[in-house]
Amino acid sequence: MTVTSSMPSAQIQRPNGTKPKPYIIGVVGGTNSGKSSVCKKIITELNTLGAMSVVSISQDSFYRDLEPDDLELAHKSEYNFDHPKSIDDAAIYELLIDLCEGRPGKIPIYDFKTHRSTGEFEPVQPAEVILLEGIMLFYYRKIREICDMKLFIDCDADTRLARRVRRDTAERGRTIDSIIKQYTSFVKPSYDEFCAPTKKYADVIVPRGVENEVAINLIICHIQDILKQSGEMFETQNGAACTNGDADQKRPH
Ligand SMILES: Nc1ncnc2c1ncn2[C@@H]1O[C@H](COP(=O)(O)OP(=O)(O)O)[C@@H](O)[C@H]1O
Ligand SMILES: Nc1ccn([C@@H]2O[C@H](COP(=O)(O)O)[C@@H](O)[C@H]2O)c(=O)n1
Repeated sequence: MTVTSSMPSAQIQRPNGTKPKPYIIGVVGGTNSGKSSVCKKIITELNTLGAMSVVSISQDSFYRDLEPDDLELAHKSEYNFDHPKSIDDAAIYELLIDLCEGRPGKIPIYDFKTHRSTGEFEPVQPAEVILLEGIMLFYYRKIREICDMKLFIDCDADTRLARRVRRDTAERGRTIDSIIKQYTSFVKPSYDEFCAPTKKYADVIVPRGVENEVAINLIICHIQDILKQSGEMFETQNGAACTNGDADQKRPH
């Protein structure tokens, strides 16, 4: 794990001024690096520790709808879904602002088999912690700056491609030929151009993803500590979830 310096994020208060904004954790890494798995693990750990509301949002829900010509290209694996323009970053930012200001939001449901949004939405309620994951989130300045903690999941390209072949054949209706064509034409070059360079914005670089228990425990302790400092209620069920003595001293009695 590499820990780098962090810039303070934008401070947004709810209208009544009493509640601090949710703690937003951005989780970035290449395709199949383990972003979703790390988010699931963080949610499980936070839920185990006590009463804390956590929501998870994926950049994948915000692919833009394509014009017919581009849709045709997508079905031939000739469309670049790994370019920043393919994502509706403004919609992600607006959703974050709504949640920060205490308003519920809705997340579009995307279909990777048809390359289209289904037109359906999943509701999302304001929460104390927001996990936001996706390959290009730190590329977008406003999204990057609203994140309180930025994680980059580091995973070598061979492992990511092997996982992608398995996932996209099993879950996204793709053939091996189409996966390799898309990967070599767009996924890999775009990772090098738009995702890998944003590693420099990360506060924590996590190798081995979800297997990295030390990194995940440190991240959990940090979240716990920050929420206590900001006056949020965080009562652990076991009373000693974080081994950081300083954090224990700050816990309200
Ligand atoms: N550390 C790991 N070891 C083995 N398999 C993993 C590991 N992390 C993730 N996976 C598997 O790889 C696939 C992609 O993981 P996922 O977390 O969905 O990646 P991402 O969200 O970055 O695309 C999933 O099938 C997941 O179970
Ligand atoms: N219609 C689409 C939209 C996106 N992709 C690919 O998804 C990848 C990002 O998702 P991860 O869960 O792997 O981070 C990205 O690399 C796009 O190429 C797609 O194949 N089809």
